[in-house]
Amino acid sequence: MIKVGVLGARGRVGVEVCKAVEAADDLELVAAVDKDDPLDALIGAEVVVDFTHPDVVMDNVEWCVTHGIHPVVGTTGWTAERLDAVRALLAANPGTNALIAPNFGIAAVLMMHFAQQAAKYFESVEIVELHHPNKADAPSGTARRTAELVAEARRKAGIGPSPDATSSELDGARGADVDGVHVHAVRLAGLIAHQEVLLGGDGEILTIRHDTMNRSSFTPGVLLGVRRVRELPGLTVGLENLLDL
Ligand SMILES: NC(=O)C1=CN([C@@H]2O[C@H](COP(=O)(O)OP(=O)(O)OC[C@H]3O[C@@H](n4cnc5c(N)ncnc54)[C@H](OP(=O)(O)O)[C@@H]3O)[C@@H](O)[C@H]2O)C=CC1
Ligand SMILES: O=C(O)C1=N[C@H](C(=O)O)C[C@H](O)C1
Repeated sequence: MIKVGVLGARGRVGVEVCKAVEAADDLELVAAVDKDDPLDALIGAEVVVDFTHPDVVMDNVEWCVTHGIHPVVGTTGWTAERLDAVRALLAANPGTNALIAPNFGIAAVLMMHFAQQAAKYFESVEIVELHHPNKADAPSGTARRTAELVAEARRKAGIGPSPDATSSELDGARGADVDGVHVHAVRLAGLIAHQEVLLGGDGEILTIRHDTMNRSSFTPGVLLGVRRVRELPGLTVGLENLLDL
């Protein structure tokens, strides 16, 4: 049995993670912690799952790692600098690992993977992510990561910037520039989490779309991370590293 704690346990995703851990024969839910609960309640857990808020996730990861607990993190808001800080923390605490994934949905991981594969064949690419209006960060962690993967594939293939003759625009009209890729964020009641990667070439367009229909869809990926994190040395970024893609 792996002893598991959950941070953000009363949140939209945390509730689903608690249910999934409780339903798994090989996992034991030893702590369900939310805002204002003491982190000490997590002592005794081997792995802690974090679905909280971008403003607090760094402190949570630091607390886990310095207590020898492996964090499995779904919370977003990650930058290269923040990831480097986690790497340094893990180097100072050998034997403790961390998994951070912007999206634990298997179909979402495939969407990112297919976009990365397709990127080298198209001169244009833009990303549209669409989420529920209670989301704290924009653009989404998934969109940021997709943009980075697509940008890397374009660089490797020697493709320059997407063509764009815009010379006059309202602020924000062309979205955020993430690694040279335009990312547009929609916030709309009724949505959960969705993304389209639009790839354009000479006379044809490929659209790769992913839709999250409920939040229990994240839990198979989370449980995979919980089961594997102890054997993944240091920091692992992205669930794709645990899949046979
Ligand atoms: N990687 C993935 O697959 C996915 C990632 N996410 C990300 O996960 C995060 C959470 O999303 P979601 O569940 O929708 O958000 P919610 O706001 O529904 O849940 C977050 C929970 O964490 C609580 N919380 C806030 N601060 C702390 C703290 N310091 N310690 C413990 N608990 C705390 C919140 O309490 P309170 O409400 O009182 O502030 C809330 O109950 C977001 O960053 C989101 O983008 C979401 C879906 C999938
Ligand atoms: O806040 C959410 O809801 C989601 N957050 C993650 C992200 O920012 O990419 C994953 C998914 O999009 C749901």
